Amino acid sequence: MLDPVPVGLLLVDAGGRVEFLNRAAEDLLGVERSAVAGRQLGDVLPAVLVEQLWPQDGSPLSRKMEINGRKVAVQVNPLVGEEGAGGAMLVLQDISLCESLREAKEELEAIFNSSYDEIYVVDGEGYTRRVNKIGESYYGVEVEKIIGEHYSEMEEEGYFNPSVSRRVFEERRRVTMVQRTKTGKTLIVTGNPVFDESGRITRIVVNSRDVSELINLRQRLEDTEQLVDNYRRLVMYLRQEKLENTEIIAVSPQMKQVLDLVDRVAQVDSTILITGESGVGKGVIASRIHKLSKRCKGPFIIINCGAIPENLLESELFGYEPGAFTGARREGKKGLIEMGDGGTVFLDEVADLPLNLQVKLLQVIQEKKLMRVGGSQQIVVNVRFIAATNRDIQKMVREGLFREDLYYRLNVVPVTIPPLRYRKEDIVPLIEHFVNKFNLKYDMNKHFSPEVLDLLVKYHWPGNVREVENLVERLMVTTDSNLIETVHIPDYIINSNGELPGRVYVLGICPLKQAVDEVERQLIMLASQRCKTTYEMASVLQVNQSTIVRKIQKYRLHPAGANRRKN
Ligand SMILES: Nc1ncnc2c1ncn2[C@@H]1O[C@H](COP(=O)(O)OP(=O)(O)OP(=O)(O)O)[C@@H](O)[C@H]1O
Repeated sequence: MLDPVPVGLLLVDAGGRVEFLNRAAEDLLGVERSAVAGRQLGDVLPAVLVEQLWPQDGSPLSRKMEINGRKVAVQVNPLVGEEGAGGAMLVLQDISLCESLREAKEELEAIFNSSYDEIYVVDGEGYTRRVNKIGESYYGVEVEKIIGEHYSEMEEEGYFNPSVSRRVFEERRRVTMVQRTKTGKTLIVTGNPVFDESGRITRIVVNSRDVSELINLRQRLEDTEQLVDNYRRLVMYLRQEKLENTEIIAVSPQMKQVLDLVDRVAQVDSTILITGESGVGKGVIASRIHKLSKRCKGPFIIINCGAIPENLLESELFGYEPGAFTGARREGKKGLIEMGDGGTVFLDEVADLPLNLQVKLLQVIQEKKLMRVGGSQQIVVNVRFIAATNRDIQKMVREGLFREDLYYRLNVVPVTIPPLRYRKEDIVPLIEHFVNKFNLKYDMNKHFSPEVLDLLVKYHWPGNVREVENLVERLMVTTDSNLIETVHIPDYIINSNGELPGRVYVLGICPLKQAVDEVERQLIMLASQRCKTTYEMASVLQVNQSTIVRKIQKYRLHPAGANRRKN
């Protein structure tokens, strides 16, 4: 009769012997009725559990315990007859399912409340059913206060505005929008309707993400970009100004040849590629070309292709249209090439241009048009390009690192500036030029001793003219006396033996006789700067003194050192 009862029932007599158990108890305990009838309860249930279970004072008692891997609620009801204690009825209930449901509920609640995004559930009538914890920071009240509130009242009271639920009810589809909350947050909210079988909305699940910080960051990014832009312009302007105001010192025949060439090509619009080591004066030559060109009234834009991070280079060079990419300024931006319209664009360190931008640059040079990033229209630009590099660009072309077609487009007029160590005649004039410049700038009256000049002419100047300029300034500002002497010169210059890997630097093919004459002329000139007499010159060049005198006449030289003094 008790078998159909879905809970386990177990009857124990006053002596603790099992009298009866129903089918559900058999299942739970994993025993058969016939096998346990008359046995002690301790044979059926683990002894330790029996001890825990047995009521001491005769009152009913409940315990949760694990039996055969299942969670079981055991209730012990003592049976008290007329003669006193008469055994007990145990009610056993499998609560494994309830327990796992409870655990799952707790877990889900923890997940719900720890979500960084807000989850807000509205029922089919528009009343708030659930809001997770993050909602408190949006609305400024505990979430419990919102439960049961209608979205329209909350909207009216300014908890949020506008209400996404209203739109979902109206449009019966997923809606995403921007919402402001009572605590001043800006949220991106998405309301998802849940329909029942008859198509009625039963729930709206709203997900919200606080984007206030993102909006602040975006604003700060825009401000920083503006600031960087201003600084970049300032740096460009300062460099322009410096290059424009540089008086170019060119005493050596190589430099004179360079100036002859650039003065001739300045007038035409040909693209020019200036090569030479760092600090040789590529910038000053580019500036001179612009100044002498018919574009001199237009802008002179300097772009250091190696100094702008690769991911920004494209938009810096070509500009962008509004909304071209995340973080782009709303109004779009003119690129540096466009800013050079009507003038000259100097692409310094052009070999650092990534291959994809080399293609774009080639198009601009060929078609005189460009397309901004994210744009769909070609913009006509009237620009003359001068490029410069201190890298072996021909080698880069061979290695596939620089596009051959672009190289030929840029290299219409190649200009090579030799390193200072191969045009030693320029060293003393440059030093004198910088000494004058810094005497004027710092209101000084300093000069270098002939021995120092001698040392500096021998030095190989790996940093070229820039190094001369920096060293002269440093020596002038750090030396107390007005005469800068050998003791003031850094050891690395004194210790450098002035030996060059190759003493003659060939710029291009020319008749051999002309080249030999040129080398002879330069050697005589150099020796005259270092030596006090023609005898000394003869000695260092290992020829007769009469040969020196003849050569000086032949080349119509006015050697500085030798001429000042008597032979
Ligand atoms: N012939 C020159 N006469 C006077 N000053 C010069 C001469 N050549 C270079 N300078 C000076 O030397 C410094 C370096 O020149 P510049 O910036 O033009 O070199 P660069 O070859 O473009 O260097 P980089 O490859 O590092 O950009 C500048 O201060 C410039 O004014």
